[in-house]
Amino acid sequence: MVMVILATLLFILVTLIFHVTYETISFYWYTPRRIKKIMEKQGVCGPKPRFLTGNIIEMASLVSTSISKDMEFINHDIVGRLLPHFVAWSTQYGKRFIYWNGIEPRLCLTDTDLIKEFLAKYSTMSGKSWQQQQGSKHFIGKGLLMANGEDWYNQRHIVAPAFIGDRLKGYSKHMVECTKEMLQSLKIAIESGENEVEIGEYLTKLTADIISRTEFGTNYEKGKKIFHLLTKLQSRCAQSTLHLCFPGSRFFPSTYNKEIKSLKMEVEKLLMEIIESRRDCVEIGRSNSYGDDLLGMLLNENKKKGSSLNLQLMMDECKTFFFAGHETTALLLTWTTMLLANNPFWQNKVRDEVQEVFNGGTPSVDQLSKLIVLHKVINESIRLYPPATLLPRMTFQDIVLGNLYIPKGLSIWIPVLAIHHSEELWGNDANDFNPERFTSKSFMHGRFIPFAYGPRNCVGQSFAMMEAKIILAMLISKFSFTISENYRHAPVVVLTIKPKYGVQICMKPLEP
Ligand code: HEM
Repeated sequence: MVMVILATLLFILVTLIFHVTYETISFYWYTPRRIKKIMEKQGVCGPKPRFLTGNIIEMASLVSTSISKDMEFINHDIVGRLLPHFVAWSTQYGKRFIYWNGIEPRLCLTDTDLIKEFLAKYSTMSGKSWQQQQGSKHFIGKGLLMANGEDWYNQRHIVAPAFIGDRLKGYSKHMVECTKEMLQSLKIAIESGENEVEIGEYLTKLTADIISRTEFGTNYEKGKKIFHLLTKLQSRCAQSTLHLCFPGSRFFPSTYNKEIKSLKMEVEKLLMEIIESRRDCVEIGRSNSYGDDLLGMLLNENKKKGSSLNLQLMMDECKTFFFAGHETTALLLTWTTMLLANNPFWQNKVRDEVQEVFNGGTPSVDQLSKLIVLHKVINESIRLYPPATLLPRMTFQDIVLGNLYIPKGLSIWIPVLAIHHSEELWGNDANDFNPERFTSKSFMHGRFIPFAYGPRNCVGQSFAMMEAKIILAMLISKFSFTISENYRHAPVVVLTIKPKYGVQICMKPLEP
């Protein structure tokens, strides 16, 4: 009898080991190689990958050399600096090539027609890869940005109404209020003798304040604390790419893993406190609604019978909105301010327009659409400096794009920055700051994709544009500004495109 039990246990153990070994080999070796062969047969090649690390080390070394020096003067020809591997490989292997992020093969796609078709048609058959999800698991979890398939579809339908119509307009009061506070602290800094300010710091704090108030309403002070911890967590998680190359590394009790887990627990504890206090207020009758902020909307959804939005998902969505909506907008504002500080002609043109539309008053949402010049300037700024430089999508089914057969499991990487700077698509002045190019509305989709495209585009796009217009209109009507001689033009990519040393500008208050 004992022998039979032992033999059965042994059999189960051997089967399990066999299964895990097979899955590991298939995941790390067989599937990527099979994909590589299929693509090579179609003439799509690329640099030779190394075992486990793929082309990561080569990419890191090319980037570290190209960004080791600042740019000599302010110019926007930045693709060679920020994506030197893209320039090298597209020159050698052509417009479509495959490179390897660790064990993940990635097809770099620049044909705008194929990009448009892919983003419009395959939003549920493609999504975020295992590697991306693991990299941000502790940070934004399964929130909208990292969800896939049906889960993504359901979550998108829950969240999207919060970013349109009257709800969207309702957030403008937070934007105006927070901007007034920022302008006041800028005024104080200048009056106390600061000749120049690093405007990026002010704008990052401002967009964090705005998203805290939009998400958490009156609980926004606690929200700010959560987001401070989340920023720390984000920078730790950003170092995960190399960690993930090694099988099972995420299970090691390393200092890195321990620190991430403890930060995550701290963030979620604070989030739970806010959620529970909102629920208590409704239960004991102190309040008759969960609130009209983003959290209130999620709590209402969670209360519905059969809702798929559980507590963990609510917390993940809160973290996702902050991550996706705060730094991106801060960077858009920072780069636009740098461009305007360096281009007095456009700065004056925007100021004249703002004066004409608002006549010295506070911006009102209904009149924002009249800011045509400002809209063109913002578009040109996110064309030259798109906060999201790459769009990643993993295919979950075999698909056909144009004449290209894409096997399941291949990641598609759209180099937004390179497309936005392509002379073939934008003409010889592609690297110049020329907002006038947006006068014509005929810029085809596929070549201007700062917010992605199709059903899985940025859900907060209108929020971001409204926020950017309000802040820039208020800033430009109170101050004139020039670029400081201390500004060093050195864009770098750390998930998003950032000015390495910030943007120093000299500001002068305008007469009331
Ligand atoms: C200038 C500002 C912004 C830029 C350039 C931007 C850009 C993008 C891009 C390129 C994507 C697609 C990412 C991908 O699929 O890999 C995206 C998705 C997303 N963005 Fe934004 N974004 C901005 C502001 C915002 C704001 C203000 C919010 C929310 C308050 C937001 C929330 C989201 C969310 C939740 C997604 C995921 C959508 C989905 O997968 O269905 N974004 N954004």
